[in-house]
Amino acid sequence: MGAKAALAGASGYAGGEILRLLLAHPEIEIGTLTAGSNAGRRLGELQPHLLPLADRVLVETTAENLAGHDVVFLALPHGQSGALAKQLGADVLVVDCGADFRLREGADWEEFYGSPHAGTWPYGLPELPGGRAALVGTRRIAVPGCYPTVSLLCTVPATAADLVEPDWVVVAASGTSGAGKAPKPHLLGSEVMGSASAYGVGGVHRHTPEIVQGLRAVTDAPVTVSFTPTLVPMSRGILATCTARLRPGVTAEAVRAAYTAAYADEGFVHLLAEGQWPATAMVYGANTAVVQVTVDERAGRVVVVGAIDNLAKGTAGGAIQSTNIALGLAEDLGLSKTGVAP
Ligand SMILES: NC(=O)C1=CN([C@@H]2O[C@H](COP(=O)(O)OP(=O)(O)OC[C@H]3O[C@@H](n4cnc5c(N)ncnc54)[C@H](OP(=O)(O)O)[C@@H]3O)[C@@H](O)[C@H]2O)C=CC1
Ligand SMILES: CC(=O)N[C@@H](CCC(=O)OP(=O)(O)O)C(=O)O
Repeated sequence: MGAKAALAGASGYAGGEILRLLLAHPEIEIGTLTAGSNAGRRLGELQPHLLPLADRVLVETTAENLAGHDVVFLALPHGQSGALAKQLGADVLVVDCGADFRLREGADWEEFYGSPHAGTWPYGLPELPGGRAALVGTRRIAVPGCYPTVSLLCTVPATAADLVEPDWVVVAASGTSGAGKAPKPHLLGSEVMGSASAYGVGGVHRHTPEIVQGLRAVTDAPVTVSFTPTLVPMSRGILATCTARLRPGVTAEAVRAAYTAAYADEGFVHLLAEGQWPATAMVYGANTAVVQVTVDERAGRVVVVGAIDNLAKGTAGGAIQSTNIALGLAEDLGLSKTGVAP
């Protein structure tokens, strides 16, 4: 084993998925596991699917308990990582699954999260232009949000190639695990089963500035994003539909060529064969994003659809992929490219 990792937030959904993936990782050993209200309990009571770790006891989330590891994964609610991260050594690789260090503009953070900005770390989406280079050797990684992961994978190629007006409409459906494990009335089975609902409508969802930030990095034109999340009755998965107006004279062939070029060498982003459309079931449990693109000639718009597993490529898988790059390991260690079906 090359590196030893601690995990803060081991009782949650993102933490549970990090542990599931680390159990199959040949170069990372699982060290201390921490929680909040569940500190003191056996992991087997909280994450019963993680049988090899069932007798591990969760400890309190403190910098002292997380010390002595090569890697520290933080899978805590927003706003909980900032102060803790500052107490961790500069030589330790700290990988934050929360939002605290994703945004470059302090004003964006304050507007959408309503607290002081903790700072900005390298963004853990290797498939973005320059994304991989930013992660090599880093000791701090901000793991992207689940919606921004799939939205940026869908929108960046056409934007970077200047094929569209960078004024995107993104509507994305998420399963309920995206909202975390803490009980909330709107996530009760009786509220969610048999119903799909919109929320965070009208440009107020906190992932809007994160998507805009990713697009601004690839174009000098002014960027706008109208993002609408929806909640659908499934546990995992996000299906994002992204559309933008084509620039005059741009052909469907040019659009497809841009996506083919962007992802031809990417192991975890798969441009589907023409005519085949993404479904969340294709990527259940896999660190893969599936993408399809076409041109709606009558509307003069490009339509890009992408699917990810929010807990895999959308959080834990993406975190481990970026960790592998930072540690100089093969990028795909511990990660699956194939989904579970049916
Ligand atoms: N779920 C998803 O699809 C995605 C999640 N993320 C991000 O990952 C992070 C974790 O999300 P998720 O796993 O879904 O959330 P959960 O609610 O499932 O888990 C939260 C974890 O944080 C712990 N915790 C909560 N409050 C405190 C505290 N005050 N001090 C110490 N520990 C605390 C909880 O411990 P306890 O159980 O003991 O209370 C639990 O282990 C969030 O920032 C989220 O935004 C990112 C992308 C996707
Ligand atoms: C369904 C659902 O509620 N999803 C969450 C997104 C969770 C996520 O991945 O993003 P963060 O890491 O930024 O929390 C939401 O809309 O707030």
